[in-house]
Amino acid sequence: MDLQLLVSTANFAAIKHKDQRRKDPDQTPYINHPIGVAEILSKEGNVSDIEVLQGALLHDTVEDTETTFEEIEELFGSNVRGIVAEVTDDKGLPKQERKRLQVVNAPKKSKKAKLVKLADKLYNLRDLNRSTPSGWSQERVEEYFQWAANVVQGLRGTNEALEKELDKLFKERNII
Ligand SMILES: Nc1nc2c(ncn2[C@@H]2O[C@H](COP(=O)(O)OP(=O)(O)O)[C@@H](OP(=O)(O)OP(=O)(O)O)[C@H]2O)c(=O)[nH]1
Ligand SMILES: [Mn+2]
Repeated sequence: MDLQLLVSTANFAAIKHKDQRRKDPDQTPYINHPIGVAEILSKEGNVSDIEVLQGALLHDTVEDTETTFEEIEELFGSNVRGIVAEVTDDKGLPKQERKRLQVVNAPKKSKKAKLVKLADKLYNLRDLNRSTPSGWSQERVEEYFQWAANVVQGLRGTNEALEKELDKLFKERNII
């Protein structure tokens, strides 16, 4: 039953993200990201809480597609909706403000939302090491690393393995 639910959640995310691509020069399908975030949690973070894994699969659906929180609640329940809501930026705000709020609000998030955020940052930072998004300067990449380190600072004490992997990346860039 749980397995079926997890597969349905992945399928829902795949349908929602179907026309979206990552910003890398290869234009990788966007769904690779939420699936990769869920895999980081399961494999590296040893997380088996299905709500967290569902939250990871769905974490960018409301922010980046036409998906509504109501839709997520109807299909997956209020707990999963809550996790997704906690990790969804308000796209109505200016970008700088959104970025600032992530840093300020990170420590206030629930443990489940913190897990999704840690894995999201880990995936995106590894992705930046793998390839530079189209149009990004090296300075912009450095700024993203610096900002991500500030967000992660507010998420600490949540999952040792994931925090250790993030620290490796920050050390390579001389951030910590
Ligand atoms: N590293 C990388 N990121 C890519 C790529 N394609 C899309 N992204 C997404 O871009 C976002 C980071 O880029 P920014 O310019 O800082 O943010 P913006 O898209 O909101 O404007 C991340 O969003 P997010 O997952 O919502 O996380 P967050 O950074 O907003 O916390 C990330 O998933 C790619 O090829 N490489
Ligand atoms: Mn994401």
